[in-house]
Amino acid sequence: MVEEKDPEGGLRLRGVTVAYDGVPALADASLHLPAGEVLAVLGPSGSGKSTLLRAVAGLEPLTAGSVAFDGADLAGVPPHRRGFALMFQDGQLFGHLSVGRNVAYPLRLRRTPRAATRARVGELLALVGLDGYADRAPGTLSGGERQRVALARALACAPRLLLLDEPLSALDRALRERLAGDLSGILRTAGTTALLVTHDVDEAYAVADRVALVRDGRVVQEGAVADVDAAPRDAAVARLLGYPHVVGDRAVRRTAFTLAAGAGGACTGTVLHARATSAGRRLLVDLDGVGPVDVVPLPGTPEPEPGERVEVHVDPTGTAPLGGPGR
Ligand SMILES: Nc1ncnc2c1ncn2[C@@H]1O[C@H](COP(=O)(O)OP(=O)(O)OP(=O)(O)O)[C@@H](O)[C@H]1O
Repeated sequence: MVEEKDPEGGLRLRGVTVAYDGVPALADASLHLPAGEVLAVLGPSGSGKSTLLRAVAGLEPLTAGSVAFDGADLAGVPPHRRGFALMFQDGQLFGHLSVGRNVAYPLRLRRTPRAATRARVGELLALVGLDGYADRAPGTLSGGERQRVALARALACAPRLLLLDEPLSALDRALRERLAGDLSGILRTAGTTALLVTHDVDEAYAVADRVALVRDGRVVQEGAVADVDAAPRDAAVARLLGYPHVVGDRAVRRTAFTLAAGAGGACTGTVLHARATSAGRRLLVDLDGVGPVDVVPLPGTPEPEPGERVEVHVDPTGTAPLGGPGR
């Protein structure tokens, strides 16, 4: 039998508005994060993602709406009484404390007995893959290691909700990709309900079960990652999800265009030039009615010259219909 989740369990925002000096940075935001799941809040810079997270944490007063957890309204509950933990882009470790003492810090604040603290710190360091690091000084760690320590510290008191604000954005791409996978595993193992703010779709997809898209202070689409990815609401949402192009009524990924062998391509265009990319050689083609797109050339055939008219095939697996439900 499939267990039914309490529909009011987890985090629920209803019509949340936050204004700075009378100007709303977040307007009428509603979303639901079921207990035990991870929700990515994805949006461009300045769209209101951090404001949303701060409103949930209780760090910004609401102009309108409500934030509730497990069905209980949090109005009037100060940040430190919400049972939430926060982690930022720069993990903000205490430089003068060892790794072990950083992780133990929230436990000591709660006067956890020494032996229990030691055991918990060992467990948390193992969880984040830093067994044996307890005596290291934060200054001797790599950026990725520091973020793991910050994560262990955030999880120390088993928060009922973990709020992550761009936790990986300070790291380089390769490390970010690896840590996103690790973060997903750690959150699943710990069974933590988490809200992750990010502007990176790959990070959102690697870590989260659900995604909420924020634009101009509004939650414009929300749902399970697979559902949202399969049907972005409009071209702007599609762009955030890694579909930079629109052909007809479909959003198209950068990688979906290939040169058609002979006639019969879905689109026509004019070759601008050929260029090397990290994914291999590409033709930049000015697609009629669409604009410049990267096209995979046909192996083993002469490359068309700039100015030549070509037919281009669109791989349907790299496309999605626009017009999905909002929220
Ligand atoms: N304390 C503040 N006072 C005034 N305006 C603010 C304040 N904090 C944020 N804003 C404004 O509110 C809007 C949303 O900011 P917010 O930080 O929530 O965006 P964001 O999506 O998290 O952006 P980024 O990805 O760049 O961090 C922006 O226009 C920002 O300038």
